[in-house]
Formats: sequence, C-alpha cells, structure tokens
Amino acid sequence: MITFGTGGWRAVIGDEFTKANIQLLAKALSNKMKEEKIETKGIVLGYDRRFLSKEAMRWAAQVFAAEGITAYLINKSSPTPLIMFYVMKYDYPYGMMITASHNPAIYNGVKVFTAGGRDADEKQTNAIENYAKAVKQEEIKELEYEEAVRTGQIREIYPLNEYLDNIIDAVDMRAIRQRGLKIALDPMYGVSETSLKTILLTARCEVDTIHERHDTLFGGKLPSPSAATLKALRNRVVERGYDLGIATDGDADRIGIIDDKGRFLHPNEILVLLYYYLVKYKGWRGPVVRNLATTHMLDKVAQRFGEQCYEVPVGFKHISAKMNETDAIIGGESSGGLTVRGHINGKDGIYAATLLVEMIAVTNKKLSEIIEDIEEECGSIYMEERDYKFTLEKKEAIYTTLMAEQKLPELPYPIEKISYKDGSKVYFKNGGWVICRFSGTEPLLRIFCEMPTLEEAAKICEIYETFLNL
Ligand SMILES: O=P(O)(O)OC[C@H]1O[C@H](O)[C@H](O)[C@@H](O)[C@@H]1O
Repeated sequence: MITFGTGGWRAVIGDEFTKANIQLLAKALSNKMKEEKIETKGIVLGYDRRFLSKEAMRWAAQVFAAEGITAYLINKSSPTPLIMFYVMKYDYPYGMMITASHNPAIYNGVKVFTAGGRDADEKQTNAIENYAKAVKQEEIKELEYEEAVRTGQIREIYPLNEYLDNIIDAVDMRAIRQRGLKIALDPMYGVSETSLKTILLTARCEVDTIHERHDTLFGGKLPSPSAATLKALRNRVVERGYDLGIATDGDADRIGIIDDKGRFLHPNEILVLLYYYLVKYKGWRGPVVRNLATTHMLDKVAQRFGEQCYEVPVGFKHISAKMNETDAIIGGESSGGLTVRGHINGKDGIYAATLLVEMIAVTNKKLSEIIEDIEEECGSIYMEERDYKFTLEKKEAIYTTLMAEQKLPELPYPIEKISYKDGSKVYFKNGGWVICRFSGTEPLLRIFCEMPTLEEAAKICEIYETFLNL
C-alpha cells in the first residue's frame, strides 16, 4: 500500500519500499497525468544517495517510458531542492524525488512535486493513492532502460549549474568574498557536498568537509542535523577555530548550523535570524509564515517591524501555499526547512546556508551577537521539544484523549485558545504555547512547548507526560 505522510511516501526498504510499489506509484501517476491530459509534458525524476535510490528512479522511469511519458532523469544523486527548482523553472507538471530525507537508513521513499516545484498537497497525494489502488498488477508495463534512452523516452540531464547559478545570483557573493570565512561542512553522507562546496569556494570561503563519502548507512547515525548528530562538526569548528559549521540532512532540504563557539543553532533560531536579517538589514517588507510547532519568536520579530506572522499546519506544502498567498518574505519550520521569497517553492538547505553566510559577511557580526540584538529588540521565549515512541494501543489511547475527547491536563497558566488544526495546541495568555501531535513521517508523538523560561516549558512537557502516561 502507498500512503503519503507529511513529507512524501516513506517505507522500510524490502518491506513496502519495493520495485513493485515504485512501479505501482509510477503507473498511478502516469494514469493521473493522462487523465489531466498533460502526459506530453513529461516528468522530472531525481534521486539521493540512499540504498536503491538510483535503481528506484530507473524503475519508475521505465514505467513512465512504457506509458509514453518522457522521463527526464537527473543522472547524478542530487539535492531535493534542485529537482524542485528544475520542475519550477521549466514548468513541468510533476517531479519525483527518490529519498527518505532524514529518516533512518533502512527507509527510502518518494517525494512528489507538482506545478511550480511544490510539495504535492493532500488533495494531490490522496488522488495518487486512489489511482494506485485502482491499478491492476498486469497493467504495469516497463520499457527496457537502454532502449528507452535510445528512443528518447528516457532523457538523462544534469542541471546542477543552473541551480547553483540561481543561488549565486540571489546572494551577495561580493560581501562573502571580502570576508574570507572559514567554514566546516557536514553533508551527513548526503547530497549537498558538491553544491554547497562549489558555492562557498566561488565565494572564496575556505571549506573543510567531513562525512562526504558515499555511505548508505549514514555512518550509523540519523542524517538529520541536531545537536546530537553534529558532534563531529562541532568539534571540527571549535578545534580549528572556524567561523561556522554547516550541515544538511540526507537530501539537503534541511539545514543545521554550528556557530563559531560550537553551539548548535536550532532551526527556529536560524529562521528568526534570517527573517530579522532580511527585514532589518536588507530592508525587505512583508510577513513570515511558520507552522504551528515553530517558534513564536517569529511573531515577535514580525510585530516589532509592523509585519504579520501566519501559522499553518506542519508540512512545507502549507508553508509555501501561505507564502504565495501573503507574499511572505520567508517561511519555515522548526524541523529545519525554509525558503525565501523569489526562490523555490520548497525548502532548500543549500540556499538557506548560503544566505546565512551572506548574513555573517554583511553584518560583520557573530551569530550569537545578532541573536542578542534580536532578544534585546523583540524579547525572548524558550522552547522545549520532546519525542516519544509508542505502541499501537498507546497511540489510539493518546489520540482518543487528545483529539477525540479533546481533553487537557490541569495547566498552571491561563489559556487564551485551543486549536485542533494539527494535533492539540494550547495558547497561553502569557504568549507561551504547547502542542502535542503525531509525526507524519516517523512513528513518534511530538510535544513542543514555548514559554517565557525554559524551566516553565519543561514543566509543561512533564505535565503532559504524566497526563498521557508517556
Ligand atoms: O513532524 P513531522 O510530521 O514528522 O514532520 C516534520 C517534517 O517532515 C518533512 O520533512 C516535511 O517535509 C516537513 O514539512 C515537516 O516539517
């Protein structure tokens, strides 16, 4: 069965991530494209460095080719944002990326992009799931790969330069060049190395890369930037006195940053820094968009500059849709993805990292100094974030309590409002908030709480732990 979650379809390799399911998905999408009468426009396919990613892309392409849909294959492992960029730039109706992003190594999956290089929304993914259900096994045909290449049904492309030039043109390369920054890079065995290194070297930065070899086990770690997974990057930055450490997740749509003091910057801080930078230093005007599990510091910064902050459910498709609607400057999520007005309609770790480097160069300040400036100008609020594993029965019990019966624990702060848009979120009158929601990408319950002090945020998480028996 093919079921899409927050960030595409993900499954354990050999369990549901199989050749049969990949080809079923390709056939389902082919049927959808034919129904929409756009099959002559072709489809763009890309892949990351995971086990079976390249093979899966080819299996899918063979089905599209058999359906008479030209498959444009990006023939080297590439960042997800590159595929989104290409779909957007050349007006393709669909794109497909073989990746399970930041999931553990035993997973793989597929992200589907629609017109404009956007993450397919629920309506689209539900439709694909339904098309898949209707496909009969014997209807799935494939063309032999070499034959399809020979006849032009499969076309291999590699548009890396176009993608890089787009970023290089959008940032102040001159400012970066003048600073001669020393940067440590950790692609986490994923796909960002070539692109980020090329951009940074073009901007005359000194670049020292770790974890660049191809390792489908990701060095035994999760290819997801966090304080725990970036210890080696942190040590490299501190020991060698670098200005910055940059990491990206497995498919390079998310970013992780280590500052000059070796401190891991939470994606929330990165978002706040960049919004503040674009408004204050670059004079951009406009709102910001965040999901409901992302810091309300963004609201404070927006308010300070007379702008608005919009809240949407978790999932970048919601962020980009709202950005479009409100012409927002920047949109992002606490899970580490962001994009900026004028760039692609999806998250891009490579672009975000380059913009951050520009910010350091232009402001001539350390990240910690800019954070201090922001807190002084806009106030502060602190987040506690916790994840919990559960059994199936436990999941049902939690769901019943929180969502069906809409119960809350005894909370020691006056409540302003409650939302059930995505999980259960309580907004306190003091500006704090807490959300409990099930992840759409991993079998986890997530609790996020932001309060005037970290102690208060931790206390609320503990109240929920007791309440839900976690
Ligand atoms: O909290 P989750 O449902 O696991 O989602 C966390 C993240 O997963 C994926 O990376 C999606 O692309 C993001 O939009 C989302 O924020």
